[in-house]
Amino acid sequence: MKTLTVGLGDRSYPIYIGDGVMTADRLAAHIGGKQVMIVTNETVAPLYLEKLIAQLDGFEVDVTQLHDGEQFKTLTAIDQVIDHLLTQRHNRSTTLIALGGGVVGDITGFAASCYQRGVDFIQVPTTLLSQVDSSVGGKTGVNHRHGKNMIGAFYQPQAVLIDTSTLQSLPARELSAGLAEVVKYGLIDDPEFLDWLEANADALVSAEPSALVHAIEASCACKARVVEDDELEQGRRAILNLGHTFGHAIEGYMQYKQWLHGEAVAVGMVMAVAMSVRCGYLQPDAVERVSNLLSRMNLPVRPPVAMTPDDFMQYMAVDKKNVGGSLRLVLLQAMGDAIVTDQFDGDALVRTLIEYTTH
Ligand SMILES: NC(=O)c1ccc[n+]([C@@H]2O[C@H](COP(=O)([O-])OP(=O)(O)OC[C@H]3O[C@@H](n4cnc5c(N)ncnc54)[C@H](O)[C@@H]3O)[C@@H](O)[C@H]2O)c1
Ligand SMILES: O=C(O)C(=O)C[C@@H](O)[C@H](O)[C@H](O)COP(=O)(O)O
Ligand SMILES: [Zn+2]
Repeated sequence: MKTLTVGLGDRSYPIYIGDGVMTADRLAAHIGGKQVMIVTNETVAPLYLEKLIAQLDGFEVDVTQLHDGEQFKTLTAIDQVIDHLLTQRHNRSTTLIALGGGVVGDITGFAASCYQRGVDFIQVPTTLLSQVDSSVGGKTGVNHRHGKNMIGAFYQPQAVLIDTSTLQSLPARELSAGLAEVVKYGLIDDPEFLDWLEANADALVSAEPSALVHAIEASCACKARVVEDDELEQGRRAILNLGHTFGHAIEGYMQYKQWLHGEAVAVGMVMAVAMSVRCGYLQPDAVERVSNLLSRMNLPVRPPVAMTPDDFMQYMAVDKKNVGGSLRLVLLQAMGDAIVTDQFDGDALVRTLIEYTTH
């Protein structure tokens, strides 16, 4: 087992990574009161709920089960969790536990941030994507029909328990979606990790445990570093958004159905790399290098066929990184070195959107 720390002063917390880290002692160490509410969904509950409850002997345990799917990451789900907390008389010393993927984690964290002005929560992520990204760093929230993650809060968990054995039941397509965010870390901050990913792509796609554990540890370490530097995304943290400006537009356009977040981010990263080439930062072969790696991970590298440049612009116009009406993009000034900038040629953006929407 490996333990990393997200160092945020008196709100620092551990990330436990390993097979079987979900133990009674470890959970109890991060639960302040007697009451616990597990938030999970209809897919994960039959797989892991009993296992988790078995580790919570001595606590009063309630469960809220959400519908499964990105399209349910809305204020309605927050209302459901809060309704359950109130009807079951949970007070300010209760602890919420998010058992599931990023959707469950984002909803649970946001509910925790606002229930009675804030209660503790623990992340128990069960998808690769949630283990390498969403469970760490305290971005919580839900979608709005006008845009992705438009309602939310920065609110850090007490602990993150990454039980890597849960990946055994994860569908291959979801594993690939998680790998997109793993590749992101290589691209934004760690060229050696990017080389390692290229050398180990096949092992990762075939879910080889040692390769996955290395990828999870490296990803969490990278995310922790960035979050420690800029918890509230005043600047550098936005590099974690590489590919998301385009990716969120794809998810919104698809009404949060059919395309997975990681798949949309994969396409978005290719488009961001293409933009970086057009801006003169990267050599043209960078696009092929990134596309090849993502394709080997069974990820898409082009947007949905029917999308137009205007469709992209409609969603990009409400991106949270925008300042004073200007779009800001995460670009690569070198492989493994991201910047956040509004200093790019508008024509380069238009040409990139046209290139990726022409079939
Ligand atoms: N807060 C953040 O910093 C952050 C970072 C990245 C992504 N996100 C958000 O995370 C969400 C995507 O997360 P995700 O990819 O985990 O999707 P998800 O939560 O929808 O989970 C994917 C699917 O896998 C199922 N599942 C979960 N664990 C399983 C397991 N062990 N075995 C079998 N099936 C399992 C889920 O029920 C779901 O059907 C998006 O909403 C995205 O915006 C947030
Ligand atoms: O933690 C962050 O910061 C990220 O941007 C991580 C992203 O992978 C994640 O998808 C996040 O939810 C995006 O947040 P948003 O603020 O761009 O909506
Ligand atoms: Zn993401």
